[in-house]
Amino acid sequence: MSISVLGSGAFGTALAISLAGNGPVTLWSRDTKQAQLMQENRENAARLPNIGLPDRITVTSDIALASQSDILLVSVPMQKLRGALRDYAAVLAGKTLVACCKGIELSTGLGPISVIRETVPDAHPALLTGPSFADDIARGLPTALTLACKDDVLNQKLQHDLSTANLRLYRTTDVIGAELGGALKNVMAIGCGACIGEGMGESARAALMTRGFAEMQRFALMRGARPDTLMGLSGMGDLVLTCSSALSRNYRYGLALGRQDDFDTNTTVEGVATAQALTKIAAAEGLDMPISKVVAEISSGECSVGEAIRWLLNRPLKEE
Ligand SMILES: NC(=O)C1=CN([C@@H]2O[C@H](COP(=O)(O)OP(=O)(O)OC[C@H]3O[C@@H](n4cnc5c(N)ncnc54)[C@H](O)[C@@H]3O)[C@@H](O)[C@H]2O)C=CC1
Ligand SMILES: O=C(CO)COP(=O)(O)O
Repeated sequence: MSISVLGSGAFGTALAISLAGNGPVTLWSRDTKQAQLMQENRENAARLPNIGLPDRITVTSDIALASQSDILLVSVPMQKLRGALRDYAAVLAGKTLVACCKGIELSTGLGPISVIRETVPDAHPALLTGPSFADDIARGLPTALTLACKDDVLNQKLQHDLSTANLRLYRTTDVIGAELGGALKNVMAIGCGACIGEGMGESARAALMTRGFAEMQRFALMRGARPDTLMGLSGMGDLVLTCSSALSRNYRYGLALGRQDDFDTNTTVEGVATAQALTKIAAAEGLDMPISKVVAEISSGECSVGEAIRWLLNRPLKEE
């Protein structure tokens, strides 16, 4: 069984490092120069600095070589997934493709598994998601993640092949729940960052996380997820991590909005597009998603963080 990771950002590189503990791994970058530098310097200086690449990792920009592996982990941002798969659909046909991204595609409202099904119809899709910072995984710190696949036989094999000494995978066949837990927690993390950045305090953050989780469940159940999936690593677990740590880019983006600070636009912040996608879908379905709505509005500049908080507080009182 051979493994490649397609996408050499922070998460793809971290996964490759962890998986290299089991055997050889091919790490593919679309950027030839970056691939050469990483292969020579044994470091991803751009996205994961100061962490060495084990000898068992081969970095390449040759997709024909990378796609020869049995299992391909696809670790690109959600809004880039369709384009990346479409570009290489011919060599990805029939492969096991494990999406490692968190989000909802803005143009279609779909999650990663559906995007794989549309772009590479005869691939075997799965999803790796849950609470983990790339830096923690790359440093070999203990992490537990969710592996989701409709086909439980394939999922059991993947669970075995992708678990490492420090990466413990739990499996589920509820791909919708797993996708949505990872996608929606990023939206709530932006909200929590904004709340802290604006100086609203820890109690307000706890309220946002809890009411945010209620929104996550409402949306996921509407889409057919199982409620227990949201209580697991890909829902509650990732919500707790991302809403409470400045290691999260979504949280830091929210902090910057609350403090009215600049933010590096080259940073991957999945929650921005996902908040817009959610708001669009919720409006069409008549679903009440107030926190997602204000996160979409503060991200697009339609309203300030202060206005958003006042609007949330002044909504009609209701049962919990
Ligand atoms: N960084 C983290 O701690 C974690 C990230 N994730 C998820 O992993 C996904 C990727 O995030 P990161 O690696 O952190 O982002 P990143 O910004 O560090 O890297 C993204 C990578 O995708 C590549 N890329 C973009 N468009 C591409 C295309 N069309 N074809 C090929 N490659 C393309 C970029 O060149 C870059 O190397 C996101 O959905 C994120 O939510 C999940 C768990 C942890
Ligand atoms: O998904 C993550 C943690 O599980 C990483 O979060 P950020 O994308 O906000 O950095």
